[in-house]
Amino acid sequence: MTTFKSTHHTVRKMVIKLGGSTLEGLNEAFFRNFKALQDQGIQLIITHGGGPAINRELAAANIQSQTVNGLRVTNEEMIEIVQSTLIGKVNPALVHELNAAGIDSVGLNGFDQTLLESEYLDYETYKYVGKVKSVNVNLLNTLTESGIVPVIACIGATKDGHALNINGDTVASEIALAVGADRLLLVTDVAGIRIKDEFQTEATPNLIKQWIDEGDIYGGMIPKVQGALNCLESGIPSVQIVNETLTGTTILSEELVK
Ligand SMILES: Nc1ncnc2c1ncn2[C@@H]1O[C@H](COP(=O)(O)OP(=O)(O)O)[C@@H](O)[C@H]1O
Ligand SMILES: CC(=O)N[C@@H](CCC(=O)OP(=O)(O)O)C(=O)O
Repeated sequence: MTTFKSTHHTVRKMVIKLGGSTLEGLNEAFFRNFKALQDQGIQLIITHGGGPAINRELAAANIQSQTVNGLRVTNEEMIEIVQSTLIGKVNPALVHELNAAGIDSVGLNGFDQTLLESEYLDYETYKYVGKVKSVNVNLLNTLTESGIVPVIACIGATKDGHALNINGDTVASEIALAVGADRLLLVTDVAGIRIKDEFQTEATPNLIKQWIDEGDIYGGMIPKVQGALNCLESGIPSVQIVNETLTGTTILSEELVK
């Protein structure tokens, strides 16, 4: 993917992804953590998913969905529901909670000033699922430099204006890479990566590849660790997968643990 590189190397930037699995249970105390980071001068960008909300809306419309490699196969009828749920419901509810916690926030999605220009990931397999082609970093910088937190729904826009469903973890990692974030935090409903009943406090790319191969990492954890690997390979020093108490796994590059 192409990015417009930020020139502000001294500013600390953090991308936080809030998983649909945990979104509805987050309280004010949780959001106050982010207020504290912001008060330390850290620029925040929040992205979110909404898998459970999408599941509810699809069920109400009597539509069954399937996932392949942790990604929802999204047909034409489903993309309408995914788009309206994420942009129309989940995003404003989160923006409201953040503003109520004293964090000035604006809701965005891939269409806004072409924030996430996207292409089909693999139409044969996934239908209306996207991959990120470019991120409008200038828009994000303009907001974060004014102390405003962009809150981004994981809907991409094709060049000709079609909405594509992109996994929230993928959007988070692509945005972290594009803005040159120092940290990516993926907040979910589990205290990090669990292998044979043990939660891991630390992991490396090699261990993660082995765990995927052996089937110890599956489903919704796959896009998270793939996003993490993508970030580590491109120089972001650490990615954390945590629950709402911020307990979980820190993934570090091989060099850093040696
Ligand atoms: N090794 C693993 N460790 C922890 N969770 C895992 C693992 N492999 C798969 N999972 C599943 O991944 C889920 C988190 O992904 P997902 O449901 O997509 O969350 P989110 O909505 O936060 O993106 C966990 O609840 C768990 O069921
Ligand atoms: C392509 C794809 O899988 N898109 C996701 C987008 C929402 C998401 O990522 O939600 P979570 O954060 O709850 O996982 C989906 O349709 O569920």
